Amino acid sequence: MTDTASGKIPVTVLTGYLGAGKTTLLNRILTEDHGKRYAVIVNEFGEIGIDNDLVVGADEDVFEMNNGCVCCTVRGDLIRVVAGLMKRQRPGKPAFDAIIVETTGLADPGPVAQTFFVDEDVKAKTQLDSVTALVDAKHVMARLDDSKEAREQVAFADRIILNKVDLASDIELAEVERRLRKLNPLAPITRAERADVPLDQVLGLGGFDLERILDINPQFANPAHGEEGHVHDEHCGHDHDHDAHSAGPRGHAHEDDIKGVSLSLDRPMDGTKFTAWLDRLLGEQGQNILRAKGIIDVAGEDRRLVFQAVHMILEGELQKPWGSIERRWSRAVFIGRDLDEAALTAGFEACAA
Ligand SMILES: Nc1nc2c(ncn2[C@@H]2O[C@H](COP(=O)(O)OP(=O)(O)OP(=O)(O)O)[C@@H](O)[C@H]2O)c(=O)[nH]1
Repeated sequence: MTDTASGKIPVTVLTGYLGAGKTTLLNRILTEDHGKRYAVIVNEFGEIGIDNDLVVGADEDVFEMNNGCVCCTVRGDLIRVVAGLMKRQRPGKPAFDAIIVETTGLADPGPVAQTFFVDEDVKAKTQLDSVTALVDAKHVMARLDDSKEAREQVAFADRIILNKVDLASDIELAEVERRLRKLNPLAPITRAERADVPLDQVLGLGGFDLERILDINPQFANPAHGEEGHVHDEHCGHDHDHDAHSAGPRGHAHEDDIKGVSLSLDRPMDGTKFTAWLDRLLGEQGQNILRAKGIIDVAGEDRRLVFQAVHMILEGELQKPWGSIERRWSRAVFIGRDLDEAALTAGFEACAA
């Protein structure tokens, strides 16, 4: 898989709005029988690690970059993580066949992709293979209306996976495709359910088209904001208020009316109470809840309860058992508009067993 011509390690960036199916695709890649070794970098929105635990596969190959503003923090983090990865070795070959970066659903993928062009060390050892955008067939139209990031993710992609086709009619799918085409006339669109695309449509594409990206953003290869040689202008991708970094528990989101609320509890929870609370909450506030997920320690249950929601669509299942020396605790993150943090915290804690 290593790009033999250049000897560089290919990098695939997965983008797509909150809940579009990035982790589902990632897990598909990691579980398929391909004999390859992938390093996975997860960039999570939220201060408690949940995504990391939802990615299958060997823990030591999953690297987490925590929240922060994409243009300011993440690029530095990404450079550090990639540089660290490059130092690892397998006899006679690089430690990994490829690197996969899953970006947060609220990110513009531009700055992440840029990293692979502006940092000399990273540039010398890696090659951006492609940017793949996952799109949620049911919710994407509303997001394209109200979210600049959602539009950027589509515009930027080399390939688009129209996921969750089971939740939309053929007419709706055709409409979505027309809209995606307008934003991005070139990227092939593949329909998928549970991100079931053949892996050769995602990995090893050699598809990143710098020329096309320079059309969208002429400053793409400009050194990073804050770095030597950076030309600070309207193209540098941080048209938000940097003073807002000090605001709120996790700085700011690019879409500043959206916030994340992280909840945790060190006592076991009553499974019935918790499920009833979550159902009610999503029923009443599902419009505003863009994304929710969590790992719950249910009293009397050896397995962890994992739940996920995108608006009102909720999935939950009992997954692997807690390890014998593992810390058992419940954690959840809600991302949305007009979230009442105090009420969420109180509701969550009231589900204690
Ligand atoms: N019905 C349906 N649900 C899906 C499909 N693909 C994924 N899901 C579900 O959608 C939810 C979100 O999927 P994820 O893969 O976690 O999405 P994500 O893009 O990684 O989410 P964030 O990392 O939070 O932005 C999960 O509950 C998935 O099980 C699909 O094709 N159909």
